Amino acid sequence: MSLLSVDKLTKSFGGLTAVSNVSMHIEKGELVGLIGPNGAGKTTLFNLLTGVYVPTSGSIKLDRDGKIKELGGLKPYNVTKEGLARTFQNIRLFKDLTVLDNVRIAMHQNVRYGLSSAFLHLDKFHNEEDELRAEAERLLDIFHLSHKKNELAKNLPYGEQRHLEIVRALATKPSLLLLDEPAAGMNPQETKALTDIIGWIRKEFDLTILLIEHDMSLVMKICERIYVLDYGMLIASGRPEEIRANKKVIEAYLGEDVNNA
Ligand SMILES: Nc1ncnc2c1ncn2[C@@H]1O[C@H](COP(=O)(O)OP(=O)(O)OP(=O)(O)O)[C@@H](O)[C@H]1O
Repeated sequence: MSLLSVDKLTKSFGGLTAVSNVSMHIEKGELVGLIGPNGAGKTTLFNLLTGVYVPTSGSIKLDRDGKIKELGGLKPYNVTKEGLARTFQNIRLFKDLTVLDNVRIAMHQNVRYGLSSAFLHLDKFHNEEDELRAEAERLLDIFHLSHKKNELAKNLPYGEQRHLEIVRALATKPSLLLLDEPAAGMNPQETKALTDIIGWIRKEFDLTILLIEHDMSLVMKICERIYVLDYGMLIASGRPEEIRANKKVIEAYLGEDVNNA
């Protein structure tokens, strides 16, 4: 069984079908790209996978160590608990909290102490808090953000805010990480650095990654397989070199981005 199995997934908004009968699978350890022209349905598909939208029909199954879990219709926080984390196209940080607190809040998803020990300030609470702080700082270090841990998130430059979003997603200890346009707004050097970091965290955290990205140089370089959406429908899937040569894909992009990479 694949780590993620999506079967005939559909989402309609009134008369508009944003995601239409999409079936796809992601194997454990894979790094898979999801591409398509503007309005193709990529973000809607992410929103379905992460519980933001309830599917109109179809199923989303996640394999958790042999136990198959249906994710369709779960609330976002329950999807996160199942081991699926995401970043957003438009950055969503707690902008008036510090960098460190942004990460600690994300981590509290996995804390083991109960409310009573938190109120009573018992040892267990303190030990776990210390562990969480150390773990948060280790994650920030990977993205060269630990020296900014006490700054407010809103004061970080744009590229670092995007990095902090990835740190927050990692803090929930996901098995499947969904990245929505991680390189959006980055210059070529920043994109190159991000490409390297994505490859590194994948190995370090034993992650499976699905990413939406318009930057074809990033997609073609790091993805092993790519799915292509157009008007809500899956029009192609395959290895990067197959996608570049696919006629339907070239037509959907009017021959532009896919072959400029
Ligand atoms: N909540 C909603 N209500 C109505 N229509 C929506 C909603 N969300 C998305 N859509 C429509 O669904 C279609 C797919 O949008 P979506 O944002 O998923 O595309 P996308 O591939 O992510 O585009 P982009 O690359 O521009 O971000 C669009 O026509 C969009 O207007």
